[in-house]
Amino acid sequence: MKQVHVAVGVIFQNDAFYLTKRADNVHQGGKWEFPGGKVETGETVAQALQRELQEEVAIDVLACQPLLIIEHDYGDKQVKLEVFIVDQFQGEPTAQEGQQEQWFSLEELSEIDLPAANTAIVEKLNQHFAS
Ligand SMILES: Nc1nc2c([nH]c(=O)n2[C@H]2C[C@H](O)[C@@H](COP(=O)(O)OP(=O)(O)OP(=O)(O)O)O2)c(=O)[nH]1
Ligand SMILES: [Mg+2]
Repeated sequence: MKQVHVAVGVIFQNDAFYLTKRADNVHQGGKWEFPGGKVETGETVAQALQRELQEEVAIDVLACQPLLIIEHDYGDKQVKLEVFIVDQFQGEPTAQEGQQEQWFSLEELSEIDLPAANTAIVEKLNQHFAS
């Protein structure tokens, strides 16, 4: 099965993380996600991140730091998530596609329904932001 390459942005501001809810009718529907999407042909992952965050939540990424790369097999789909922390951006993230949106604390990220691949992201964030 072909692997889908995805750019994912962990939007972080004032000790909180901005997530949107995936529509019910799509892959991993109804779960909270970090905004992002597929890297298109001819695009770098950084360009994909910039484009997807503009399309989905209308922010301009000013800087991003790589956090981790996750390869996960959902059975019906194989994904490679390249995850970046986005803590410098212009604009206020706002869901552009009618998605539910919410800012969560680090503690809350462990309690909400996320795609299985995201367990590794939350673990890494716990290490990264441990105080
Ligand atoms: N954006 C995002 N995708 C995730 C996360 N965790 C996770 O397993 N995924 C998976 C779900 C999807 O199979 C894939 C993302 O692809 P997508 O369907 O949202 O791609 P896209 O935004 O380009 O959407 P589209 O053009 O197909 O409508 O990655 C996450 O935290 N954020
Ligand atoms: Mg998407």
